[in-house]
Amino acid sequence: MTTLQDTLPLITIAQKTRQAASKLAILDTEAKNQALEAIAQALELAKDDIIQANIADCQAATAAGIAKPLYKRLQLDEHKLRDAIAGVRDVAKLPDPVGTVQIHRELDSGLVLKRVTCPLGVLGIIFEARPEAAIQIVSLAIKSGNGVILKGGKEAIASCEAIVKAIKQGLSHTAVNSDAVQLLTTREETRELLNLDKYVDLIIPRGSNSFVQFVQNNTRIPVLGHADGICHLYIDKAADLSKAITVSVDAKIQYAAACNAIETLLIHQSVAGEFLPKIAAALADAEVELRGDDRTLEIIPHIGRAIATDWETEYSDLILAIKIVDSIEQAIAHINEYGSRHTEAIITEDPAAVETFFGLVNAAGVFHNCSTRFADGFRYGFGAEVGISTQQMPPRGPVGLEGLVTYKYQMTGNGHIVATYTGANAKPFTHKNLE
Ligand SMILES: NC(=O)C1=CN([C@@H]2O[C@H](COP(=O)(O)OP(=O)(O)OC[C@H]3O[C@@H](n4cnc5c(N)ncnc54)[C@H](OP(=O)(O)O)[C@@H]3O)[C@@H](O)[C@H]2O)C=CC1
Ligand SMILES: N[C@@H](CCC(=O)OP(=O)(O)O)C(=O)O
Repeated sequence: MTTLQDTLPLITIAQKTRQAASKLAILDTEAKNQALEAIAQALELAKDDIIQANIADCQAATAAGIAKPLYKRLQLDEHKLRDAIAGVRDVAKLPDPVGTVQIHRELDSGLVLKRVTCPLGVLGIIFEARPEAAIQIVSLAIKSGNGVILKGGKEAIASCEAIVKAIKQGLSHTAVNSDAVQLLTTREETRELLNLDKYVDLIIPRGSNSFVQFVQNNTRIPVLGHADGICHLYIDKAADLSKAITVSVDAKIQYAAACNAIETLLIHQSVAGEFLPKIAAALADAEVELRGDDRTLEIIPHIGRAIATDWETEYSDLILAIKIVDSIEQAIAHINEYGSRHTEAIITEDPAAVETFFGLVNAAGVFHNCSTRFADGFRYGFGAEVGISTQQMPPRGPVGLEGLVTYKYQMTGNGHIVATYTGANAKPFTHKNLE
């Protein structure tokens, strides 16, 4: 496939994206929804090419020795592709995030202020080898009126190229210029992209903490970090142990490579004796390798020993660290020390423990009696997600349409001047909220 990148320098690609994005920013909802439907249809038409490209990526990754869970993340079968296309249509059905009036206020007679949402401009999104992420990200970018420059993981290059080719073909018959969506394929291009602060408004790196930090240290463009998921599940002394087992298994094995899978199980000492043999058996059936602290090893001696680095490791694999704690406070202290502020969960029937956990754990998501795997834009009803923001400032957690817009203050007067409202005879403002 000949891409724009084969023939044009990155700065020209970024300029074209900027131009296309500025027209996309003022399109009405219907035009954006038509573009999304055209994308969905083009992806359906290109289904065989996309799956073939993905098979080639998977074969190359297998030859290179990719880990099984990462392979699962790379693989785009018919089922995953169908879900991703359905997601494009779901995003079309969502309310337009652009043009929402957040504040409508009369400051004085004839002087009116509005705060109205608007697109960010051009997004630069660097993500891992998970091809369907490209489809989710593009649909959210278009609905929110933003241009997007994508860079997927190296193992997924052929899949991403086939997807973006179909998306561009779909857009070519719509009001959205296909230059609004671009694909980069190399790390060199990523580094170059970080210098293009004149054309790119937000960089979203989805990757390890060290990669997100690298991006932050090497660009003047604002960065919305989507970093590690070191997620914990705490089994409280008042836990229903059958719930604890079902949730632990789902949170570990349902998609072990996802950033919202758990890496560490924390267990209150009063339930450890009963719970540990049961969970060890359930996870052994799923071929999960367990690594316990000394107290855990006293109860289930046949597992490996956890060392200090286990508590700060995201395995992205079928491995789970286990630690026994004396109190909920100790569990929370461990989470706040080693967690990555992504998603943390407690299993308990005690409302006071939930309140303590929700109040004191610092993470984008705090869950009670359910799996951390629910941390996802689709499951939250956002249609899709750009990824999961692990930063403290909003947007936090799964980033959907609302996370991709900013706002403008629009003021309308009739020759009003500030001098009227200052000094000894200052006229007071009315500050009246309007409908
Ligand atoms: N919070 C979230 O939403 C998400 C978090 N993650 C987290 O990311 C972590 C690692 O995931 P993994 O699959 O290993 O992804 P990587 O960190 O290996 O790669 C992610 C992307 O970053 C690029 N990249 C990495 N390092 C550099 C660099 N030095 N210069 C330029 N580009 C770079 C990769 O490019 P290339 O492949 O070409 O090397 C790829 O496009 C995990 O901790 C996971 O939880 C992942 C996805 C979503
Ligand atoms: N929200 C996603 C996980 C977030 C994500 O993108 O994670 P990753 O598998 O690291 O790319 C899901 O539940 O599958």
